[in-house]
Amino acid sequence: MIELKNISVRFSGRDILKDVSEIFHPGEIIGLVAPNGTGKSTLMNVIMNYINPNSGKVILNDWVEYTNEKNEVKIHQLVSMMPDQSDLYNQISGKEHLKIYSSMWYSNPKLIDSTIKELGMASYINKHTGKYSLGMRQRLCFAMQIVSDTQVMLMDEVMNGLDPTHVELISKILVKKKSEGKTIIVASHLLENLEKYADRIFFMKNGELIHVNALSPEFEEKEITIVRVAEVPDMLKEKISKEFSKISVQHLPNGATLIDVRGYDSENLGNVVAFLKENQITQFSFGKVTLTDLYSMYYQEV
Ligand SMILES: Nc1ncnc2c1ncn2[C@@H]1O[C@H](COP(=O)(O)OP(=O)(O)OP(=O)(O)O)[C@@H](O)[C@H]1O
Repeated sequence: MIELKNISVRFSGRDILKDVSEIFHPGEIIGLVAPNGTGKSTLMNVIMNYINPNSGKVILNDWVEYTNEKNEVKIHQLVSMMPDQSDLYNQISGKEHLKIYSSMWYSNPKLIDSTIKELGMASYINKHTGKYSLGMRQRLCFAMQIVSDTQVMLMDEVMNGLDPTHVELISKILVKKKSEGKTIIVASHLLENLEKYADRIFFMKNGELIHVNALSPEFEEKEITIVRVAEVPDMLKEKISKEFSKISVQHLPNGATLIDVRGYDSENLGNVVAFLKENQITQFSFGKVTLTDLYSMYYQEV
């Protein structure tokens, strides 16, 4: 378990983190979402003690804090940050990297071979990493963290440069690690993917961490809550609202229009569909509010 207690970080007079307090538990995947330059990496750097916050502290398992070097070593045995591709040594093999990480964290050496197999790296793991493609390097970075086997794992853009098959594969491994009791914190811009496996997702804005469920209670609902229509003219938006008094229509900055049909039964939904068709709108889908919708609403991207 890792606790952030009243963490504040200011850079050049700007609040990057403002009195952030949160607890991340064993067996959960936390998603961090925000536009570039908001503070996701800063938060991870504070957790690693690479950045000293202006105020506040990080507490591990209720008792260890970054109060001295001995504690820092203790915490870094339990909390790791996924290495960056620029941390790889081009002149040694992927396997050597895994061995180094395994011995640095005193983890079970059997994890090396099982991770190579799980990530399908056998064909190239003995080659120098200088010969790896972007996706191969990224898989190796992920494998290095898996091999370190720490209790808390921080991953900044773990899916960077991976093809869809490997995004799926790594997502599955994350879920498996979570079931082993790891606390995994992932910063990602792949919203549809993150939504599939994250237990709690936080947006960051103006230095604050906001749990997305607090933004939209219907986000968690399983039933149909919206009809999604590709751009609807303003005039029609008014017409819909007039025709169906209970309905609210929202244009998103990403061009989609959401028609909120919460509480409508199938007969009324049929009327909405008929109305759309009468007005030459034939492309629409039913669903629930997605993380991508919420992101668009919250950050008002154009
Ligand atoms: N050491 C530093 N000194 C001064 N400013 C910094 C420092 N580190 C980060 N910043 C600034 O803090 C802000 C947040 O940066 P951060 O790297 O945490 O964003 P991020 O959300 O991780 O972005 P990205 O999605 O691009 O990775 C940015 O404006 C950045 O320029």
